[in-house]
Amino acid sequence: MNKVTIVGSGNWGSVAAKLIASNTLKLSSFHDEVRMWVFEETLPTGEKLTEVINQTNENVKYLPGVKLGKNVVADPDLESAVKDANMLVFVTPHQFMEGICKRVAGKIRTDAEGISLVKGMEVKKEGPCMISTLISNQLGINCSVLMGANIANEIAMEKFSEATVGYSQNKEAAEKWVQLFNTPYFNVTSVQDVEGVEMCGTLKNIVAVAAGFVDGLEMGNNTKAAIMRIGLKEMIAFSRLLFPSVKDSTFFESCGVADLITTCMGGRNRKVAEAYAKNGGKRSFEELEAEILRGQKLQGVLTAKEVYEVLTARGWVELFPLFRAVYEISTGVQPPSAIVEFSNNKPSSHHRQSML
Ligand SMILES: NC(=O)c1ccc[n+]([C@@H]2O[C@H](COP(=O)([O-])OP(=O)(O)OC[C@H]3O[C@@H](n4cnc5c(N)ncnc54)[C@H](O)[C@@H]3O)[C@@H](O)[C@H]2O)c1
Ligand SMILES: O=P(O)(O)OC[C@H](O)CO
Repeated sequence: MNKVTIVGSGNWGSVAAKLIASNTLKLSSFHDEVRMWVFEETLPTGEKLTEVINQTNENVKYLPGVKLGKNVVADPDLESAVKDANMLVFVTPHQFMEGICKRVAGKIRTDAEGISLVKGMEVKKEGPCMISTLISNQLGINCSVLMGANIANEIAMEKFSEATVGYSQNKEAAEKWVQLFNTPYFNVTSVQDVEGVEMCGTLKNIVAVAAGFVDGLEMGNNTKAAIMRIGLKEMIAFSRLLFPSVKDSTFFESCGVADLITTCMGGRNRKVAEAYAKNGGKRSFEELEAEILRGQKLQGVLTAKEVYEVLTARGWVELFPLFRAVYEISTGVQPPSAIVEFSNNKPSSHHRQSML
């Protein structure tokens, strides 16, 4: 019998819990109970978040007003939450994943399988490391990914959307993940391209920040569409340079162009970047993130920095003018208006064509 634990309980983590909990009740090969590790915090009322989730069946801080399912059990103890599960779902902001893996290593079942819903990457001395690779390497388990056009609050309201599971070898495990997540309003398919799927989910956050700058400067729909088109080309080029095996078709799945569109229209990265541009870059992203998202985390600004480190280390900066502009604007080196002034840095069309 399969036992599921969710590592993470933010906005998307809570919606993932709701999706999964509705399915474990229906599928006889899964234990009904879904354990959810919660990074414990004290609410303004003085109560612990975990206790409130278990009493009300609601994550009052990160997904207020939505019942998770009575079979979701919030657990503030990471080691106890993971120890009995053979299916581990990782869904925290990417900057916390390395620390979590260190705490969990050696404390999980040897037959466990993982899936990462985390959009982001780590950059180490040896080079970039995708979060699914971090999980696989540190925990010694197979790890698939699930990415897609998935603004969590909309899925919580059971509005139809799609998602893509990416796997490398183990199709059987991927199908089990599809079964666990798929619902009538959440349509999941799988593709054998774990790197392509994860790169899409990671890199779209940089383009979402660019789209937010465009919105903040009130530049209009044509400019935003141009930024999305250029961003998609850079996403494809960067993914291929890092992982030549990435498939073209992956960019046409939910994890690719669909996620890029939704995130540039309605995501949190877009929203905070819009506020940054409206304030002329005078208020920091940290300050705006705390004020606007109230505990939820941005991934795009950090990812722009991480990708920029890779670009400089490999001598690729000139090939990615949009990624560079997002990094330079978000670190205050350039004003927000530089988001459409990067054409001088563009490589020649000949060079660019050979890359793309
Ligand atoms: N929210 C969405 O719409 C959405 C959709 C798809 C994918 N994602 C991705 O899912 C991942 C998780 O995002 P989310 O929306 O669930 O989270 P979130 O941004 O809503 O919440 C932040 C979470 O981080 C936790 N946290 C804070 N400090 C921590 C620490 N030191 N260690 C561990 N955890 C800590 C908080 O308790 C909270 O659960 C991200 O990579 C995000 O890009 C989000
Ligand atoms: O709100 P964002 O910008 O973190 O994006 C949310 C999801 O990744 C969209 O699929």
